[in-house]
Amino acid sequence: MRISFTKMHGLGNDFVVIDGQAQILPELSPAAVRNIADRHGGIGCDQLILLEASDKADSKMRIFNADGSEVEACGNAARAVAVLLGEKAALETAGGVIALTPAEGGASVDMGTPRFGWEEIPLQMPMNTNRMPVAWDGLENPAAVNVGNPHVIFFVENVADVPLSDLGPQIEHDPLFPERVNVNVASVKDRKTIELRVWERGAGLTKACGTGACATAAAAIRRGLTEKRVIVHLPGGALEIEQAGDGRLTMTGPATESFRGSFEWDDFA
Ligand SMILES: N[C@@H](CCC[C@H](N)C(=O)O)C(=O)O
Repeated sequence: MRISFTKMHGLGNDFVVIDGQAQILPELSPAAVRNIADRHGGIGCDQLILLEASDKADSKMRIFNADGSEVEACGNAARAVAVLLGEKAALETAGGVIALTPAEGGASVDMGTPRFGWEEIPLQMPMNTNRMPVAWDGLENPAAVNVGNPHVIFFVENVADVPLSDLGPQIEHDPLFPERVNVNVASVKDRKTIELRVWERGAGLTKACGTGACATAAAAIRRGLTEKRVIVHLPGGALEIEQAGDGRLTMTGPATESFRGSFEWDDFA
């Protein structure tokens, strides 16, 4: 059985997007996702995105990390899906329904309202999520935010100095985070500008993370470090994040189709 896909990326965070409404697919096992996402022998991607029919919205986006885990939210993939759909749409995700508005070369996405309750992140125990009394090798007092998926954010002087490929996996798997966590290191450059690097849960270091940018902006605004409209610079490029008076976050940035292809299901199942 041949499966058609579209390879896309948002600021270098790349996806294999499979339209499950246009073709009949076998059930995707975690092993099949890992094989497809494998950069040596598979197609290669940070996340596999599966589009399905929705009874709540125009379409449903299921998100699988490269390690095979299915997760709730992906900001960059939401912009990629907006570009694919080509018109305003409501998109169901496991993290909630989000509104997509395609724009020249990308999209704006209403990412909903950030949640700060310790049990909403979730954390293993009650804690002040604005400044958590914890530390890992010099990284200390992070903030925690759920923007559909869980994030921890460390504000540091210089993001390039943080050994994120060592500390990221350690923090991602710390028992403090029962559902694991996306690990963000951020430096506030001025009241409108943040620099960010992200170790993604289930995918490792990526060139950009849309939900990471939203969570980091929400944490910076909550601490009074920035204005409510900020530009977040990631290794792959920049995103604009704006928080409205009702708390909702809008993310705006590019998304690009790389190529279309197909693969034999049995090669990866
Ligand atoms: N790349 C994403 C986030 C993908 C999911 C994340 N790794 C998780 O496990 O929650 C983005 O652009 O937001």
